[in-house]
Parts: sequence; structure tokens; C-alpha cells
Amino acid sequence: MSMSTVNIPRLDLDTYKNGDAESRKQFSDAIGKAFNETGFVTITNHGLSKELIDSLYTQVKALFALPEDVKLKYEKPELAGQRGYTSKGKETAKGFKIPDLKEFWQIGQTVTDGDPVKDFYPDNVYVDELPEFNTVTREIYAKLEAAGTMLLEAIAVYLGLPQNYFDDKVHNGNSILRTLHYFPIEDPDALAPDAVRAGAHEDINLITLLIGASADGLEVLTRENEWFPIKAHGEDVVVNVGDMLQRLTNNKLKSTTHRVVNPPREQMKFSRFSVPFFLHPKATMDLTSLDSCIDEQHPKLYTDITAGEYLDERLREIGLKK
Ligand SMILES: O=C(O)CCC(=O)C(=O)O
Ligand SMILES: [Fe+2]
Repeated sequence: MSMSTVNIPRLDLDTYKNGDAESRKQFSDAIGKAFNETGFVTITNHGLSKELIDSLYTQVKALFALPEDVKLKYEKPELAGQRGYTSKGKETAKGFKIPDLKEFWQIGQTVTDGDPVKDFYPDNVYVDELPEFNTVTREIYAKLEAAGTMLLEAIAVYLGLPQNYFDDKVHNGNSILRTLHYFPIEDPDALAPDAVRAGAHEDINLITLLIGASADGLEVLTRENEWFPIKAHGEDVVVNVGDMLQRLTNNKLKSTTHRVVNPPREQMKFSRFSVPFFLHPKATMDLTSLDSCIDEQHPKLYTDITAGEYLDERLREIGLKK
């Protein structure tokens, strides 16, 4: 076996939030270096208490335990799965033929009436049967949005940009909170040989903050082309770079390929839950690569595109948008 090591630092967000200039600088350097090398960090003191995360999971489990016909009333193909329920077999990782072994529910941005972006965001879908699901996911959304915005400030500093570079671009952005259920496999023999919980993919957005990576299964592809398991401590949140940030930085920050593998056969009958928050900017953000990330050694790799155009292209590729 080769020595494929992946350095995934554990960073304390409180040292950035409440630290002095020196600690903030160290935090920026550490997250920037990790995003340049492997695209992943784990974060403690992210602002979500254990009680909040526990009540999130209680609600997520209750949601997916609802009868199939109840869940299906909340499926909105016309919204490309961007709000409400997406049933089994709908999302296929780019380049794969067999859909992922999962079902999910997505919650989007809420802005006040009269806000200029209000018309661009479909209303959220509320679960009539579980009022608390709606309130807890809304709270989680707001807290992860705040943590993510702070992380982007630290990244802006690493990139030599003004600390507030991303602030107006992500304010009222098109972020998505996805609650995921990798359902039990009752008959592993009936499974297509290449059917997996989540096929190898890169995330579309700027950064992803993931709750629930304390359960086995998440793996990242190393530079040596080997799969390496990621396991977060307890309530830590895993944060990774998505394709929009990779594009903006002309590959200086890496949107690393990852996947969720199936458990060993004897554990196939158990569910796995996770909750990623895909932090998106507003559709108008220009993803043209930064001049500071282009030079002779790093020629410009991408065409210029806005976040909105890019998202549409990607949703078509994964089968959610027709
Ligand atoms: O469930 C996980 O641990 C990861 C999910 C994921 O990568 C995704 O939904 O993009
Ligand atoms: Fe992902």
C-alpha cells in the first residue's frame, strides 16, 4: 500500500470569530493551504450546538419515515428538486448511469417581500405533518450560512482579496440545505453492481458545510488517485471547496472529488443520514477567474460564466433539470 496521506486540518472557527489579528491570519492561512492542497477541512465551534444538531436529526428521521405517498406530495419536478422532496432514483452523479441510493429534501433561501431577489427564489415547501422540521431546518440554514460567510472572509484574505469580497455576493444567496437519507438496502443481491449511495462527484457551489460526517462512508479522492475515508469528530462540520470557488480561483482552491460508499453487507439494512449545506452566491455573481490566480504557470482554464448560468448547466447534467 502506498502512503497516501491526506491532511485534513481541524480548525476552530472561534479563533477566527473572536481571535486577535494574529489568530485570524493563522486561520486564513490554514484554511487556504488546506483548500489548495486537498479541498477539505473540519470545523469546531461552528455555532451549532449539539442540542440543535440532535433535534435536526430527530426531525430528519421523522421526515423520511413518513409514508411514501405523503412524501411524494411534496415532490416538485418543475423546481428541479431545488425545494421539497426528491424521491429515490432521481439524482445520478455526472457521468454515471445508475442513480444514487438516496432520497432527499431541500430547503432554500428565504428573503423578505420586496427584496430584489425574492422573485428568483421559489418558495420553500413546508411539511404539514412536521412543523418542527420546518423551524429547525430554517435555524440550521441561517447558522450554516453565517458560519460559511465567515469562512469565505477567511478565504478572501488568503486570496489577497478584501475580507468582505464575498459578503454582498452571498448575502441572500441561492444556498441550499439538503437533508439526505441513504435508505436501507433490503436485498443487497438485487443491487446493480455499480449502485452506490453517492457516486463520485464534485459539488457545484462555492463551499459546502456538511453535518453528519461522523457516520462512515464519506471518502475523498487523493492526488494519488486513491480513496481516503473522512470521519469528523462528533459534531464537527466538514467543509469543502465546490466547483464555483475552484473556477473563480482558476484551480488554486481544489474542488475535490468525493463519494459515499455502501456499508458492508451486514450493515446495508441501516439508514445513513447527512445534512450538507451548499453555499451558493446570488445568480448574478461573476465566476470569471480572478486575475491574481492567472499567470504563465497557471494559464486561464475556464470560460467566463455567471453563477446562475453555471448552476443551470450542472443541474441538467445530474438529471434534476430538463
Ligand atoms: O452524505 C455525505 O456524507 C456527503 C453528501 C454529498 O457529498 C453531497 O450530497 O454532495
Ligand atoms: Fe458532495
